[in-house]
Amino acid sequence: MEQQEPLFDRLGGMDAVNAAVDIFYTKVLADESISHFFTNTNMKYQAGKQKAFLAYAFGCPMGYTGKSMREAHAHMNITEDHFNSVAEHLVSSLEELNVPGDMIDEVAAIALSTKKDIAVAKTE
Ligand code: HEM
Repeated sequence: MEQQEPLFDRLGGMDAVNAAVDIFYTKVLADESISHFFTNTNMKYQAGKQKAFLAYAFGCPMGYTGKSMREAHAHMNITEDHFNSVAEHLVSSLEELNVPGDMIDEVAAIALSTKKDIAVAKTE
Protein backbone atom coordinates (compact mmCIF):
# COMPACT_ATOMS: atom_id res chain seq x y z
CA MET A 1 0.00 0.00 0.00
CA GLU A 2 1.20 3.51 -0.77
CA GLN A 3 2.68 5.33 2.21
CA GLN A 4 0.58 8.39 3.09
CA GLU A 5 2.05 11.69 4.21
CA PRO A 6 1.53 12.34 7.94
CA LEU A 7 -1.88 13.85 8.75
CA PHE A 8 -0.23 17.04 10.06
CA ASP A 9 1.34 17.65 6.63
CA ARG A 10 -1.77 16.69 4.68
CA LEU A 11 -3.80 19.20 6.70
CA GLY A 12 -1.38 21.99 5.73
CA GLY A 13 1.22 21.95 8.51
CA MET A 14 1.74 24.89 10.86
CA ASP A 15 -0.25 27.32 8.65
CA ALA A 16 -3.32 25.13 9.05
CA VAL A 17 -2.73 24.87 12.81
CA ASN A 18 -2.46 28.65 13.11
CA ALA A 19 -5.68 29.20 11.15
CA ALA A 20 -7.50 26.58 13.22
CA VAL A 21 -6.24 28.04 16.53
CA ASP A 22 -8.07 31.33 16.06
CA ILE A 23 -11.39 29.73 15.17
CA PHE A 24 -11.18 26.93 17.74
CA TYR A 25 -10.20 29.13 20.66
CA THR A 26 -12.91 31.70 19.90
CA LYS A 27 -15.49 28.90 19.91
CA VAL A 28 -14.23 27.43 23.19
CA LEU A 29 -14.26 30.79 24.98
CA ALA A 30 -17.74 31.60 23.65
CA ASP A 31 -19.11 28.31 25.05
CA GLU A 32 -20.31 28.97 28.59
CA SER A 33 -20.33 25.28 29.46
CA ILE A 34 -16.52 25.13 29.20
CA SER A 35 -15.13 28.70 29.12
CA HIS A 36 -14.71 28.74 32.93
CA PHE A 37 -11.89 26.20 32.63
CA PHE A 38 -9.80 28.89 30.98
CA THR A 39 -10.49 31.83 33.34
CA ASN A 40 -7.11 31.54 35.04
CA THR A 41 -5.24 30.63 31.92
CA ASN A 42 -2.25 32.84 31.16
CA MET A 43 -3.24 34.56 27.93
CA LYS A 44 0.37 35.31 27.05
CA TYR A 45 1.09 31.61 26.69
CA GLN A 46 -2.30 30.59 25.45
CA ALA A 47 -1.59 30.83 21.73
CA GLY A 48 1.39 28.51 22.13
CA LYS A 49 -0.69 26.10 24.22
CA GLN A 50 -3.45 26.09 21.65
CA LYS A 51 -0.98 25.40 18.89
CA ALA A 52 0.47 22.56 20.93
CA PHE A 53 -3.09 21.33 21.49
CA LEU A 54 -3.95 21.29 17.81
CA ALA A 55 -0.60 20.05 16.59
CA TYR A 56 -1.10 17.18 19.06
CA ALA A 57 -4.61 16.51 17.82
CA PHE A 58 -3.28 16.60 14.25
CA GLY A 59 -0.76 13.91 15.10
CA CYS A 60 2.15 16.36 14.77
CA PRO A 61 5.36 14.46 14.00
CA MET A 62 7.73 16.96 15.60
CA GLY A 63 8.51 16.02 19.16
CA TYR A 64 5.90 17.23 21.64
CA THR A 65 7.66 18.38 24.79
CA GLY A 66 4.70 19.55 26.86
CA LYS A 67 3.02 17.71 29.68
CA SER A 68 1.29 14.40 29.14
CA MET A 69 -2.44 14.78 28.58
CA ARG A 70 -3.17 13.17 31.95
CA GLU A 71 -0.78 15.52 33.75
CA ALA A 72 -1.91 18.65 31.86
CA HIS A 73 -5.57 18.10 32.78
CA ALA A 74 -5.24 16.61 36.25
CA HIS A 75 -7.51 17.98 39.03
CA MET A 76 -9.67 19.95 36.58
CA ASN A 77 -12.67 17.65 36.94
CA ILE A 78 -13.27 17.58 33.21
CA THR A 79 -16.33 15.45 32.43
CA GLU A 80 -17.10 13.53 29.27
CA ASP A 81 -19.63 16.26 28.33
CA HIS A 82 -16.92 18.95 28.64
CA PHE A 83 -14.59 16.83 26.57
CA ASN A 84 -17.20 16.23 23.87
CA SER A 85 -17.92 19.98 23.65
CA VAL A 86 -14.23 20.73 23.04
CA ALA A 87 -14.02 17.94 20.47
CA GLU A 88 -17.09 19.33 18.67
CA HIS A 89 -15.53 22.81 18.53
CA LEU A 90 -12.42 21.26 17.05
CA VAL A 91 -14.44 19.46 14.36
CA SER A 92 -16.56 22.50 13.48
CA SER A 93 -13.42 24.71 13.28
CA LEU A 94 -11.94 22.32 10.74
CA GLU A 95 -15.23 22.24 8.83
CA GLU A 96 -15.12 26.04 8.58
CA LEU A 97 -11.65 25.73 7.10
CA ASN A 98 -13.02 23.29 4.51
CA VAL A 99 -10.85 20.42 5.68
CA PRO A 100 -12.07 17.25 3.91
CA GLY A 101 -14.32 14.99 5.98
CA ASP A 102 -12.04 11.98 5.94
CA MET A 103 -9.22 14.04 7.47
CA ILE A 104 -11.58 15.48 10.08
CA ASP A 105 -12.45 11.88 10.98
CA GLU A 106 -8.75 11.17 11.50
CA VAL A 107 -8.36 14.24 13.73
CA ALA A 108 -11.45 13.26 15.73
CA ALA A 109 -10.09 9.74 16.24
CA ILE A 110 -6.80 11.13 17.60
CA ALA A 111 -8.69 13.58 19.83
CA LEU A 112 -10.96 10.80 21.14
CA SER A 113 -7.95 8.63 21.94
CA THR A 114 -6.99 11.21 24.62
CA LYS A 115 -10.41 11.17 26.29
CA LYS A 116 -9.53 8.51 28.87
CA ASP A 117 -6.61 10.66 30.11
CA ILE A 118 -8.44 14.00 30.06
CA ALA A 119 -12.08 13.39 31.05
CA VAL A 120 -11.92 11.80 34.46
CA ALA A 121 -14.98 13.22 36.21
CA LYS A 122 -18.55 11.93 35.94
CA THR A 123 -21.12 14.09 34.13
CA GLU A 124 -23.80 15.12 36.68
C1 HEM B 1 -8.56 16.56 22.33
C2 HEM B 1 -8.56 16.92 23.60
C3 HEM B 1 -7.50 17.79 24.23
C4 HEM B 1 -6.17 17.97 23.87
C5 HEM B 1 -5.40 17.31 22.73
C6 HEM B 1 -5.63 18.96 24.82
C7 HEM B 1 -4.33 19.44 24.81
C8 HEM B 1 -3.76 20.28 25.73
C9 HEM B 1 -2.37 20.70 25.77
C10 HEM B 1 -1.29 20.27 24.76
C11 HEM B 1 -2.22 21.52 26.85
C12 HEM B 1 -0.91 22.21 27.30
C13 HEM B 1 -0.14 21.29 28.23
C14 HEM B 1 1.10 21.96 28.80
O1 HEM B 1 0.98 22.91 29.59
O2 HEM B 1 2.23 21.53 28.46
C15 HEM B 1 -3.52 21.66 27.48
C16 HEM B 1 -3.79 22.43 28.61
C17 HEM B 1 -5.06 22.70 29.07
N1 HEM B 1 -6.24 22.14 28.65
FE1 HEM B 1 -6.41 20.73 27.21
N2 HEM B 1 -6.62 19.35 25.71
C18 HEM B 1 -7.77 18.66 25.38
C19 HEM B 1 -9.00 18.77 26.01
C20 HEM B 1 -9.31 19.70 26.99
C21 HEM B 1 -10.61 19.86 27.59
C22 HEM B 1 -11.84 19.00 27.26
C23 HEM B 1 -10.51 20.91 28.47
C24 HEM B 1 -11.57 21.53 29.36
C25 HEM B 1 -12.83 21.58 29.04
C26 HEM B 1 -9.14 21.37 28.44
C27 HEM B 1 -8.63 22.40 29.21
C28 HEM B 1 -7.29 22.71 29.33
C29 HEM B 1 -6.77 23.71 30.27
C30 HEM B 1 -7.60 24.59 31.22
C31 HEM B 1 -5.36 23.69 30.11
C32 HEM B 1 -4.35 24.49 30.90
C33 HEM B 1 -4.22 25.88 30.37
C34 HEM B 1 -3.32 26.65 31.32
O3 HEM B 1 -2.14 26.33 31.45
O4 HEM B 1 -3.82 27.58 31.96
N3 HEM B 1 -8.44 20.61 27.54
N4 HEM B 1 -4.43 20.89 26.80
